Amino acid sequence: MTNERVATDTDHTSDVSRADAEAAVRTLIRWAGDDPAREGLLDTPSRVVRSYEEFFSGYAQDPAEILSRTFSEVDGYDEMIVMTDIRFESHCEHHMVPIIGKAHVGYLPDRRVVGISKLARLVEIYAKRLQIQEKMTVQIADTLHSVLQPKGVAVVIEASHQCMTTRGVHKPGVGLVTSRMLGAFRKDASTRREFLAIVGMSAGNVLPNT
Ligand SMILES: Nc1nc2c(ncn2[C@@H]2O[C@H](COP(=O)(O)OP(=O)(O)OP(=O)(O)O)[C@@H](O)[C@H]2O)c(=O)[nH]1
Ligand SMILES: [Zn+2]
Repeated sequence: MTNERVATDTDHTSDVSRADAEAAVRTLIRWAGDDPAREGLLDTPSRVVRSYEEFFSGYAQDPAEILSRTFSEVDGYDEMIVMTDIRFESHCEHHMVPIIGKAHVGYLPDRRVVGISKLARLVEIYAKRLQIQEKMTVQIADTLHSVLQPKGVAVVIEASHQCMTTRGVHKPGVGLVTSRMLGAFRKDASTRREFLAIVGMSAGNVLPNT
C-alpha cells in the first residue's frame, strides 16, 4: 500500500491511448481463456473502455471548482446542514471491483453555504476514482473543510465491498463504516451526537445485500 500513485486534481490526462486500453482488455480476455476474436466479444473491449471512462470520470473533475459557487444570504441560518443517504458506486483500488454504499455529509456553516447538489457531486467525484473507503472519507471531509471553511464538517460512509462478497473471503452482508469529524464536530460531543442522531434516523436498509 506504500508508493501508490495518488492522482491529484490536476492529474487529469492519461498517456494511454484508447487503442492501447482496448488492447489491454483483449489481453485479459485471452488470459481468462476466451477468444477476443469471437463474435460475441468483438465489441467488448470498446464497451469495457467506455465503462471505465464512466467508472473513473472523477479524475477529470476538480472538487474545489464544484464547491466554488457559494451563497452567503442565508438569513441567519446557523444550524448544521446534513445530506443523508448519498448513494455512490466506487471501485476498490486493490481489486478494481465495486464498492457500493451511502455517504452522509454534514457541515456547520460559517455564513457561506453551497448548493445542496454540490455535496452529492463532491461524493461522486471521489467515488469515481480508484479508492479505499478510508481515503474517500477523508478526501470528502477535507475538501469541504478547506474550500468552504465552515465551522465543522462530518462525513460518515457505509459501504459494501464486492471484493469481500464476490471473491476472497466471501462474506456477504458485511458493511464497513468510516467517519471523519472536523472542527466543531470533532471538538464538541453534542454537535457530533446531533449529527450522528440525524444519520442514525436515516439508517436501515442502507447496505445493499451484495
Ligand atoms: N482498509 C481497507 N481495506 C480494503 C478496502 N477495500 C478493500 N480492502 C482490503 O484490502 C486488502 C488487500 O489485501 P491483500 O492481502 O493485499 O489482497 P488479497 O490477497 O486479494 O486479499 P483478500 O481480499 O483477503 O483475498 C483486503 O484485505 C481487502 O479486504 C478499503 O476500502 N479499506
Ligand atoms: Zn478490494
